Amino acid sequence: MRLGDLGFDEWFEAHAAELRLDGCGFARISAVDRGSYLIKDESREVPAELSGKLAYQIDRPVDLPCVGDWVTAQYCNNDTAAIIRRVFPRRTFLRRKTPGKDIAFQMIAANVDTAFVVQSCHFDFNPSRLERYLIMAADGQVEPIVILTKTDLVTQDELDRKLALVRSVTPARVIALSNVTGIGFDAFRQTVSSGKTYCLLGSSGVGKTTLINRLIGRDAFETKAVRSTGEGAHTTSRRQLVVLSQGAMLIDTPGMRELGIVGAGDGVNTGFEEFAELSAQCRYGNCSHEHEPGCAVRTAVEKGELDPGRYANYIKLKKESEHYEMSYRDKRKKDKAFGRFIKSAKKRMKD
Ligand SMILES: Nc1nc2c(ncn2[C@@H]2O[C@H](COP(=O)(O)OP(=O)(O)OP(=O)(O)O)[C@@H](O)[C@H]2O)c(=O)[nH]1
Ligand SMILES: [Zn+2]
Repeated sequence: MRLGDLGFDEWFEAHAAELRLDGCGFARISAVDRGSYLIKDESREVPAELSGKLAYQIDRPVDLPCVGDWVTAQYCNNDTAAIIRRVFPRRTFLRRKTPGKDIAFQMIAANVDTAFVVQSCHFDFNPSRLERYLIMAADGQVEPIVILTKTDLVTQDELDRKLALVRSVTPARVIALSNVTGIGFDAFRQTVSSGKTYCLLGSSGVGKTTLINRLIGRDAFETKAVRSTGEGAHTTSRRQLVVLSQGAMLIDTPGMRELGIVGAGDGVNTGFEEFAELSAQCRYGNCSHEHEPGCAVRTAVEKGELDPGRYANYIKLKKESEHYEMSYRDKRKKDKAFGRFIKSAKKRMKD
């Protein structure tokens, strides 16, 4: 293997001179776990840490190395460990707003060539969420390709209608496929080439892991059994870069469902229209549809008029959406408070 096989191309070569250090080599971050790193080069993959100087120089979390970054590393302990001394600029990146109090950006992956934005054409289908993933890709200069999975669960008419909806939000390439029948899979396989880095974005249970396993022809990644609704349960938990046997690289990310719903009140109701209608009939205006008496949504589920899996999905998305909107509002409030603080400080300086 050469560094080029890991994606070190002319673009990074062009930066090599300024980042080179005596006694060091170049490597790519393959995993990150709370301040500890795994780095990979042409001959090894070893644990690594930031040098004290680099840690001191980095003052924003987004500048910390993330999966996919190229770094200058010094190997130690007979090449069984390394110290990261420098970080290359990023050609592309995927980032999201951090949940929680201080809203900044959180890096998800660097130097990704193509992001597969995966949605199921079954329950998960949601054009506005799709759009938000596309915006995220565009933000970091990553080329998006939309994958619509589970075509086996819908009729051709339904699929055509959904494809038209996708095309109405993006000019990006769209591939519809089924992991069950295999239809459409070759089109997906043909987009994957060696030396390039890919990432799959999409809600939990849409079939990302199944796609990868099918691509590499074995079960390297664990999937959870499908629920009766046709949607799966969350399983992916660690962010990592793996080199597939075909030579392509894949950054496998956790669910990232929250990405799509940040700060968008319509995020849940789009695609769940019948819930909005039923909610109007609940006894309480602010019904959470979980334990309140007189809840029309739960009654519909109990009567078998609403799919229980779809109900569970709705509740889950609603909670996430509320959580992220909350942190958004907190942040806005803080911004305003901070703005006032700066203003009054300036005024005091003048006085
Ligand atoms: N009917 C049908 N089921 C599928 C298809 N693709 C995946 N599934 C099933 O959907 C469930 C979830 O698939 P996963 O591949 O684990 O989903 P995921 O997107 O990786 O989910 P996370 O790991 O939680 O992000 C599994 O039970 C799969 O067998 C498909 O094309 N058709
Ligand atoms: Zn209710």
